[in-house]
Amino acid sequence: MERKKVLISERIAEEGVEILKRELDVDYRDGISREELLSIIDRYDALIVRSVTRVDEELIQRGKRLKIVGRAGNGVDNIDVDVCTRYGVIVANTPDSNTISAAEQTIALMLAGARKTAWANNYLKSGVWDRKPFRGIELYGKTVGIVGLGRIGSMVATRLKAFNMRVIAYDPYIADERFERFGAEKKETLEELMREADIITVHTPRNEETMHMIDEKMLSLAKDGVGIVNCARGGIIKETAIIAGLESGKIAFAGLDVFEKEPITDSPLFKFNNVVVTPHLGADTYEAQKRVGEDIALQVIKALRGEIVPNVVNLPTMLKEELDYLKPYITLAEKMGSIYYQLERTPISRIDVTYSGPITKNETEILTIALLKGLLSPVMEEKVNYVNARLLAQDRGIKIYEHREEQTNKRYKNLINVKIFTNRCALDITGTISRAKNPILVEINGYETETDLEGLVLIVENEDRPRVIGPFATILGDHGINIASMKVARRNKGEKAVMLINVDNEVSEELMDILAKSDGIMSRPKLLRF
Ligand SMILES: NC(=O)c1ccc[n+]([C@@H]2O[C@H](COP(=O)([O-])OP(=O)(O)OC[C@H]3O[C@@H](n4cnc5c(N)ncnc54)[C@H](O)[C@@H]3O)[C@@H](O)[C@H]2O)c1
Ligand SMILES: O=C(O)CC[C@@H](O)C(=O)O
Repeated sequence: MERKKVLISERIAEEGVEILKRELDVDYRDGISREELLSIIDRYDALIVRSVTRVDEELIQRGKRLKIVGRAGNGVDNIDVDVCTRYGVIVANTPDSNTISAAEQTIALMLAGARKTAWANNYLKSGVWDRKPFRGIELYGKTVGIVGLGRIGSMVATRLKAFNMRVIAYDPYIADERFERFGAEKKETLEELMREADIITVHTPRNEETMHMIDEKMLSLAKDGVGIVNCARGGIIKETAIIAGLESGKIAFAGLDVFEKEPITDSPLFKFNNVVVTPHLGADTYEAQKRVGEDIALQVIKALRGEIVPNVVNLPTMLKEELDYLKPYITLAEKMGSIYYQLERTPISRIDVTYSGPITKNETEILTIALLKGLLSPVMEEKVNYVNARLLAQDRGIKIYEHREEQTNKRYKNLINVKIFTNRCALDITGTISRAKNPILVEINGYETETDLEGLVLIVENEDRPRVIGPFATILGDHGINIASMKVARRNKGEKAVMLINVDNEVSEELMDILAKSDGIMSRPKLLRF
């Protein structure tokens, strides 16, 4: 079989490249030009980028084979995630792999700014021994204002506590408990933080809300002689406001690892001695790059194998343990979804999914997505995957309603019930997971049946009376079809029953015709494939 191809457009650690090479054809083109990238992207199944490659609609449209864009790092502001979602391309990143390095770089910049290290270094190396210009300040006893108490912000907080700093933080999107856990005093507004902090450091993503969130007006609230650090993304603290603040003396020092436009080699910011700058080095340690490279390589391989990828940006986020727990239910949901179009052809108007049992304590969104993937994959020409399944269902006018019940009313611990509506309820199925973690259909349209959703399953309606099941099974046997297991279910004695039969062999259309004519069989059997 032809090996799948991955293009790496920016430098990643050799360890990651080696992992990729075990399974894929790797084209390592660090620094490839935009033009060349656009002209060759249609040859690749995966693309690995860092923060420089712009992944936009033009690129994704040309990347006809692309299944995944792997971001070797954290921020995805160079990737149009919505476009990728629309085209069914997975975007995965490595959010935990470089956080320690970014937190340490933040503190390095803070100390370098407070102690004028870079400036003094330049002075001495130019041949002048002079201490007067370089008297700095201690971090001890000062107040640091952290904007964004996520992965990196919280690491900065705990480390600065060790310097005996007072830590205050502004992050409207996290629970109070998180502020307590990291020893940070919660500030309700950014304005409050600006007024109280001696040093301000930002750790939010860059987006419409955070771009220029600290501008001239915000900075005017800060203490005179404030220090600022940006090791997150350029522009969260507006560059022209930093320049004005440095000129007026409002800002005593700045430590900047990131810039509004990157790469940048000339900036008015560079002329200030009290500004220490680095070329986006937050994640550039051997340890972080090794972790990042290995992590993204493994995710790309998983995606190309069709396995579940841990850090998908355009999917609900989950902890590894949660994902491990949900995996069999994801398979169940996908298989349940695949049943409808194997039985019916009428367009769907609405789907009601009910999750019941302890499973509801988890992120069930992924299960609904898996269900929709299973439903649409056989009938869509476009590729359907976990990333675009919901969007494609919505495009087809299918309304999806999710319900959660803490307890199941049956003998099963966890249940997934799916009702599919056309102009009526066309299919009502319930499934669960066996002790061996295999998917089982426990009910179909009110008929109780415990059927393994595995391999081939014959489904047929029959009269509930003697001499129906035996002859039917005999026909199968006479045609060399082995029955692996069989369930017969009825609602009321003497009425219609349903047989679900796991068979080991393919059943031809001719044999279906023969089976349909067997005595007491009420419908042409259908063969479900799982
Ligand atoms: N310099 C580097 O090399 C480097 C390395 C890694 C990460 N980063 C950047 O660092 C930043 C933080 O990364 P992270 O992993 O900690 O992200 P994260 O998602 O874990 O944390 C971000 C935090 O910001 C908060 N937030 C979002 N909008 C906010 C707003 N308007 N006001 C206040 N808080 C807000 C969120 O609630 C969240 O807690 C990102 O921009 C990332 O791209 C830079
Ligand atoms: O080195 C990089 O690619 C940038 C790293 C960092 O900014 C990130 O977002 O992970």
